[in-house]
Amino acid sequence: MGNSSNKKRKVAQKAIEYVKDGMVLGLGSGSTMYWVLEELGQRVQSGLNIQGIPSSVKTQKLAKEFGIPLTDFSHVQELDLAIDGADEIDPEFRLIKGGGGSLLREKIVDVAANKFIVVADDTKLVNQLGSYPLPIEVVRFGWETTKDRVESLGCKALLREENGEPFVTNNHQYILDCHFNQIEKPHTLHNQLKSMVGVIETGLFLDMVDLVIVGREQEVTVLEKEELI
Ligand SMILES: O=C(CO)[C@H](O)[C@H](O)COP(=O)(O)O
Repeated sequence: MGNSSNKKRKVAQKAIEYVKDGMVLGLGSGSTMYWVLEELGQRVQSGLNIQGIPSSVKTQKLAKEFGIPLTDFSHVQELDLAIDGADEIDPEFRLIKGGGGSLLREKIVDVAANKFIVVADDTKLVNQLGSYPLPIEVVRFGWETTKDRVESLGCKALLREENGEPFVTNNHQYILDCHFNQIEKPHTLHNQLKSMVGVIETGLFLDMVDLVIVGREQEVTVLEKEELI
């Protein structure tokens, strides 16, 4: 197993300690979550009674493969715990997410949880958000005009592509990756973007996170907000 996978597996094992019998879980997306799902699947095989709501089609497929029972928002509206990855984490636990293109469903799932734990390796910790291009989900129709509006905020916005074609989200929409380099006021930026016609959701996850579990070379650390500031 590579160094990076080893870190992710250790983070996953730590995160699973917060899962209790009977919980309904929000299941995030990404490569760190792969290990969380694998660990969860093993616990389920050993008798752990949980249900999950997946935040992407990929996570749904993996969860099924690992034998994790699933439910949906027509059956439960409140989740006990959500576990999800991140692309950047700042000292105030503000996140950039959406590297895998699942930001809208992730936000719907993560915000519905009573507790939200982020799982990541130490490369995701930053002093200021923005080096990682901010993904935003936009309506396909007229995305070119939405892009112009978004760029008026001072970024370069690139339509995400996959195999030479526009990347299509699980909600059948597009992603613009917005290169701001530095995001000084995440709340202001989020509100400005959300007020633009054509923008569905931003990858800024603000005021949501309770704990961050970080995989480092030698150890796994659990961060509470005040430890980072
Ligand atoms: O936001 C996400 C997908 O939309 C992921 O959580 C984020 O990209 C982190 O993924 P990884 O664990 O592979 O680094």
